[in-house]
Amino acid sequence: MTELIRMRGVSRTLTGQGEPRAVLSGIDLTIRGGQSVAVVGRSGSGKSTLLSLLGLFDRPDGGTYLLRGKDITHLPERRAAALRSAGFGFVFQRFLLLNHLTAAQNVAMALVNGQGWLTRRQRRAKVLAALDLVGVAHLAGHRPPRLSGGEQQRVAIARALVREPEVLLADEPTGALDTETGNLVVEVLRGAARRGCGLVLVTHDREHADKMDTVLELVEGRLT
Ligand SMILES: Nc1ncnc2c1ncn2[C@@H]1O[C@H](COP(=O)(O)OP(=O)(O)OP(=O)(O)O)[C@@H](O)[C@H]1O
Repeated sequence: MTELIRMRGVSRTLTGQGEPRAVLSGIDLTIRGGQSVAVVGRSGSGKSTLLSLLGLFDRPDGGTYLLRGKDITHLPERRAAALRSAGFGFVFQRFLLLNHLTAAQNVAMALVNGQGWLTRRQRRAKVLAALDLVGVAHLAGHRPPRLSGGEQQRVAIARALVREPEVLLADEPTGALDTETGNLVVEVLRGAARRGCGLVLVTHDREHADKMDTVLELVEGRLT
């Protein structure tokens, strides 16, 4: 499997109102295409901070971050934004769908920026294919308020997958769902990894974590 992500010795210190705090230190992480990785850890252990670094929403203070062998540790924001939308898909606990748009229109929103060369027909085909991958193509014309939580999250995953990202980053995607629906969503995410995505799943749910290829635990900012 191709190596997608390699972090070595990554650290991040955050300064809020109080003293600077070393939130992450000595993070070594390798993720390959098709590999699913769960990140677990107590509240405050640094999971979201790690996802922010992986998704280029934030930069490390120390160490290196390579994507496909290219050093992106200190990428300027303009290039980071381009890479974020081309290479990464994001799924959050809150589905963040627009209620006045249909499921298909919500997914199509992800194709608006940077993919302007697509014809309407191509765009439609991509949207339906993404909805189909997560098993909700039949709901393409429905607006989010008419969908269940699990269906909404699957639309949100379709939105993350429609650009065919190399890496899918999911932050507590089952946090707002009941167990059965959560299991379904985890299966959908695993499916994305099986098709070649690198998947990072941050979760509090040990059962969901154990379904991934690799489980990493963050303890006080260090991976074990
Ligand atoms: N700007 C900041 N300045 C100082 N400390 C911060 C700042 N932002 C976050 N922190 C601290 O960094 C630690 C890690 O936060 P992070 O959100 O990454 O944890 P987490 O493992 O995702 O937690 P949770 O499971 O509750 O979401 C927490 O103790 C948090 O209070």
